[in-house]
Amino acid sequence: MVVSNPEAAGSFVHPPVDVPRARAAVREFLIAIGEDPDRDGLLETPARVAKAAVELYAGLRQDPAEVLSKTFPIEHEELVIVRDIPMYSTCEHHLLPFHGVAHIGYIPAADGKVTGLSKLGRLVEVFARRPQVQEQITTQVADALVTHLGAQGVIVVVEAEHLCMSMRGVQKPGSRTITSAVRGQLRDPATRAEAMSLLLGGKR
Ligand SMILES: Nc1nc2c(ncn2[C@@H]2O[C@H](COP(=O)(O)OP(=O)(O)OP(=O)(O)O)[C@@H](O)[C@H]2O)c(=O)[nH]1
Ligand SMILES: [Zn+2]
Repeated sequence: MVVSNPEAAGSFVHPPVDVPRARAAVREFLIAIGEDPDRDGLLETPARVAKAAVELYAGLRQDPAEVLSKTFPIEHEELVIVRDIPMYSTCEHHLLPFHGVAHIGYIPAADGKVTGLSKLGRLVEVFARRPQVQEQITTQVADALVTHLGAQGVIVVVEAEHLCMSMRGVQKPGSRTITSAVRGQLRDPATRAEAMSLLLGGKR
């Protein structure tokens, strides 16, 4: 395992997916649930699942520092907000999806370093495309903006539905989990309240 930036949570870069091993594991799992992996419909399933895993867990092999490495010198020490960023992740407890939106606001560094807006979406992908819990995605996105962009303030809100709560277990479809992380200047109650109202923009 290569450790690219041990100080920032979630910056470990993992080895590639072992596709043959993943295929064998899926075949074994199908047998374990009482299926016949050799029936027509399932013949290609282990290969498909292994291929999907490369995509679904791609964030394990991405470095947030790299995503945020390109910046622009823009004189703007005020809040920048990108909201309603679609997010799909996988819960690390059941390996079932959870999905929703992320809203990100940050106050750029005093030296006026801002990132391209698309990079905020890419940052969400880096942390969402891993076996995860929602709280951790939220804090990792916030911490990455402080660590790698030098943001003076950060607010991240994630709203998601967890299929492990909808299609199994407690079976509460439609329930949404909301998590937030606030850093630096945005911890000030008045600034935070203003950011939160912009972030959620008349939603509630
Ligand atoms: N805090 C947190 N919990 C999550 C997340 N995703 C899933 N969970 C919860 O993880 C918990 C795992 O609970 P356990 O009691 O160990 O597992 P379980 O028996 O499958 O739990 P049930 O879902 O209640 O049937 C459940 O309460 C899930 O709702 C997440 O992102 N954050
Ligand atoms: Zn779960």
